[in-house]
Amino acid sequence: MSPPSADPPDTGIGSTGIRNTGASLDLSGIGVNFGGLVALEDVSLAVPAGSVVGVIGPNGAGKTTLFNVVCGFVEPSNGSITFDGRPLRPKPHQLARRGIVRTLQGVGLFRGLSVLENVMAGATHTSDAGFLSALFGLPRSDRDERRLRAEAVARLDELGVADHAGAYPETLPYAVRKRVALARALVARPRLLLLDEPAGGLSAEDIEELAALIVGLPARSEGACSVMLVEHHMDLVMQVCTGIVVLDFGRVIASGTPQEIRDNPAVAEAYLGAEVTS
Ligand SMILES: Nc1ncnc2c1ncn2[C@@H]1O[C@H](COP(=O)(O)OP(=O)(O)OP(=O)(O)O)[C@@H](O)[C@H]1O
Repeated sequence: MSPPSADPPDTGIGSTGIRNTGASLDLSGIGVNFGGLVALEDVSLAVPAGSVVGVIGPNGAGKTTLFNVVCGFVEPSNGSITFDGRPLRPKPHQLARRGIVRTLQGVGLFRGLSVLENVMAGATHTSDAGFLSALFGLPRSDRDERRLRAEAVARLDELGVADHAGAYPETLPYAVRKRVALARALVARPRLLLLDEPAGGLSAEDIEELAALIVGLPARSEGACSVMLVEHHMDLVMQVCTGIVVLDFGRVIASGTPQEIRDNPAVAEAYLGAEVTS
């Protein structure tokens, strides 16, 4: 019996096969309550196509909750989301198909799958037969699997970790695993990439390399994507972001360019202090 037909993935790839631009995201008046706790209140922000927007704020400010709203893990009580000019009611299992991909704090790779298999697993929504079918060698999966494999190798190569394709993640240094996780995100062909603390646990040198990579994401020839970045590492945020939104106690207290945020006394007072003003 044939598998049920699915809509083609909304990858944003034109007939040339080249992605033209990242997608825009607009949040308007987002509110989230957990019982009596107001986690987000009237949060509005824009991630223009081709931009890298940082969301910063002290612990508990609501950054993760905001990501969870965009991913559909948390349903807001108020507000609306627009993705690429169209209303979005995010559902976690449909996100990648819509072009939204999130990396996790830490690495979140599967144990027991090789690096290559982990990265291939990131692209199942672009596959006709699906990665599981490919794993089990089901009919009609060979061509798909070859394509997935080639894409995964290309992304590992782009991230400089193709030499580790056959290794198991748990045997690799943390910085390499972070790159593999990023390769897995990129193989999904995101048009909006949500990066959740990508610099966590990395050395200064690794962060420098990560910064160069993030800056290049909106102009990748293999597929441009806009970026929304939650990160505590202020040097990275200031270096890579075209715009920054500052949350405090679930509200937007400032937004602007890195320089504007650096010079904003309310931001310094709320949380950044000497880190930004130095
Ligand atoms: N599932 C939940 N149930 C109840 N309260 C929650 C839940 N998730 C988050 N919160 C609360 O909502 C507020 C915002 O939390 P959130 O994790 O979004 O902040 P954050 O800015 O990501 O913090 P951090 O920088 O420490 O990760 C906090 O007060 C937190 O305790």
